[in-house]
Amino acid sequence: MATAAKDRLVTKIHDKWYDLTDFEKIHPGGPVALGLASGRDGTVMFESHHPFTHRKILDAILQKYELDEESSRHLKTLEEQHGIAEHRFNWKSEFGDALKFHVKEYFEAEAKRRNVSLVAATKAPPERWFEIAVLGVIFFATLVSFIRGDWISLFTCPLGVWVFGVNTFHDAAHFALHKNWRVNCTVPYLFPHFSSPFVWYHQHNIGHHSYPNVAHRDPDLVHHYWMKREHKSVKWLPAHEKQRNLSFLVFWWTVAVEFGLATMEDLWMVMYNVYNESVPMKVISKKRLLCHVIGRVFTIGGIHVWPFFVFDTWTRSIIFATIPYLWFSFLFMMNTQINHLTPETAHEADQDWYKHQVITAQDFGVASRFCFLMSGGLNYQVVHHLFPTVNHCHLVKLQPIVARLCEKHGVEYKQVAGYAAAIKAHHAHTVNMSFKDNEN
Ligand code: HEM
Repeated sequence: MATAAKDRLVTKIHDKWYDLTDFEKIHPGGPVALGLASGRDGTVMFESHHPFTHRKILDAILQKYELDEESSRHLKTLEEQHGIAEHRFNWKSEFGDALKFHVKEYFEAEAKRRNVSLVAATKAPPERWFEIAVLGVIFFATLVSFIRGDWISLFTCPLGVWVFGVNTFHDAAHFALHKNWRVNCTVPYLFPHFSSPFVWYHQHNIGHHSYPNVAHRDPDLVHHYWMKREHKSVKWLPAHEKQRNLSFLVFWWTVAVEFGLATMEDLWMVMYNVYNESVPMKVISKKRLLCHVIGRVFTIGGIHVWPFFVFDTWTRSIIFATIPYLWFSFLFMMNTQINHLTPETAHEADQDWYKHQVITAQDFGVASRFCFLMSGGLNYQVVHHLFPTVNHCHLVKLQPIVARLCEKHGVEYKQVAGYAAAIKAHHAHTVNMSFKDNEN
């Protein structure tokens, strides 16, 4: 089995191999984004990250870096090397073309109005940066109160961390915060308690966003599957019966980030070079691995250790060392699990990538400013999945365009009223998955 030389950036796009090592330095989206495709089948990442770029420009660049038959014949993708099932989408899509045309039209008008480039128009405008600054001030106010040891801050500080973080980390990690890739790639490192950015790119961008709800490709379907079952492709176990209780869901949401994403999933990924058996990782250098481990130990250790150096009593130290991250985890899960794991969306599938993105997602509270702010725009999940590099502040305007095109092309667009309805739907899905007969 042949692999490309470690220092080469090769990727397979629409069944052809490309050596993009020289393009890495000049890729307008930056080396980090391009590197996400390194060694793997980069088709979905490539297609989903340039929705508004002229096809002829992309094709001309690709042609320049294409590997000939002789050099690529023996190459295997990371997915093939890890025995991960191939999943192909159809990219010739009338629906997809209509979406891209009309959304691009919207941004062309925006670019003209603001006198900026098309790409800049899709990122955060000045008024959005002002909102982010306000959220930052609120967050720092709660942080001061937290370090002082005010009891109320056990509730307010994690809330501040969540709202400030989701309004920045999430967009930045999708390269959607700023037109300059350096800004997008730096901001996620300011919020390492969400997740290590390195792990997040694998779990979220490469895995979940490319293949939402696709068995063996979406890592979100198999988080600790021996305890909780999210998809009918996961073998049923008697242990899954307990997930019928609402209290189990509350428990799950409370511990998921602490014991999953931020620690165990992270550790397993760097140990086995694959995230959740679904997203292969390109082997990194020992130095890079060491930096990653030090970063994680510092972040997770720091969160739990500092109160013991600050407070006089053990009780207060223990409470401040444990409760905030559990509450943060609850907020994280409450906003991220309700958008795809519902009876209506969890088992849908379509060959057309654009249709697949719509039918596997659910919006909630699209008329609610509260839902929008609290979820950092995750309540506009459908549009976000179609256009991940667009800053979420634009999704409010894009939603009616997308909804209209869905209706025109006969694609079912799902939305519910608000948090309560979305949580109820997620719980119904969780209960469904606790029964053995829902197995395929
Ligand atoms: C497969 C992994 C890739 C990812 C994740 C990626 C990501 C990105 C991102 C985030 C941008 C900035 C534009 C925006 O934010 O809307 C960008 C721009 C760009 N990328 Fe890529 N890219 C990838 C591969 C490639 C490849 C293989 C090519 C060569 C054909 C390419 C050509 C371009 C061009 C020409 C732009 C400028 C777009 C414009 O100004 O309209 N990218 N890319």
